[in-house]
Amino acid sequence: MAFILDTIIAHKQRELAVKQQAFPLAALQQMPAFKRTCFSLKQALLQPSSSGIIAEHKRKSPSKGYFASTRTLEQIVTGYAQHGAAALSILTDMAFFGGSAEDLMMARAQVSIPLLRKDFIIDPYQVYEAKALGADVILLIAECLDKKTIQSLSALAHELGLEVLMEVHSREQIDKWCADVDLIGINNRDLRTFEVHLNRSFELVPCAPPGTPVIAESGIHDPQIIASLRQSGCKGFLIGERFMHQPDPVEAFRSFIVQLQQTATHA
Ligand SMILES: O=P(O)(O)OC[C@@H](O)[C@@H](O)c1c[nH]c2ccccc12
Repeated sequence: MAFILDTIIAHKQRELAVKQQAFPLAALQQMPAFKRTCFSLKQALLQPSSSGIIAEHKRKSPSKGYFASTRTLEQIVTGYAQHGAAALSILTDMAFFGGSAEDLMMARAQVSIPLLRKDFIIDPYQVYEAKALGADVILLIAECLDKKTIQSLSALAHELGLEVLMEVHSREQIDKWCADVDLIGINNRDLRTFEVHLNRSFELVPCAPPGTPVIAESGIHDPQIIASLRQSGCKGFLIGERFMHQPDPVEAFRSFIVQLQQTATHA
């Protein structure tokens, strides 16, 4: 059986071919958000007062199916921002995560904090699209890109004023790809097997170049773990399911933040 990541990328290539025909690059460049000045996620995470939490809007996942939330995207993103999220991650992949370009546009219309476009970016078209939809940061996943593509997609992102979050799974990938990225994401979930190992963030954060904020991604359920991750050097914490699998993700987020503050006070 093919690994899910390979299936996702093959599907993305087909989807892109259709999209580029239907909505050419010139049309993206005409969209109002294309000209906006982006917010900096790097700067946001380096603020000492930042919660560091990047709360993710995710409708479903390949391993868990649809999440049960009864709230609308607008309610969720507004609530997350109001209760102290440092930034938001918006899944735009439709086939495997149930998101859409509209999700990102709707989020942009609601909040004034950095937005990460969470998708499987393999082509320059998607970088232009991220800017046109109102994103501030794009995700590049080391696991599914080669060196030349990473370099050219990063250069284009920077030209458009976007930041790049480089997602890695190993020390080798940090050494190879992360010398001059804006942000490093350590995914605790193996995108090939879906296994989650929180240890990965603890192990890899010391390998990151100094000055580049590191974000621990996936499988974070306990506010206590954030204090330890922070102590080991992580500046950001990307959290999706912990909130999205609750009927009311905003209330789940709010009480998580309260617990986080209590943990910090007692530390
Ligand atoms: O829902 P979780 O376990 O809190 O994880 C969020 C986020 O890290 C995860 O959705 C993710 C990390 N990297 C990705 C790449 C593509 C799709 C999804 C992801």
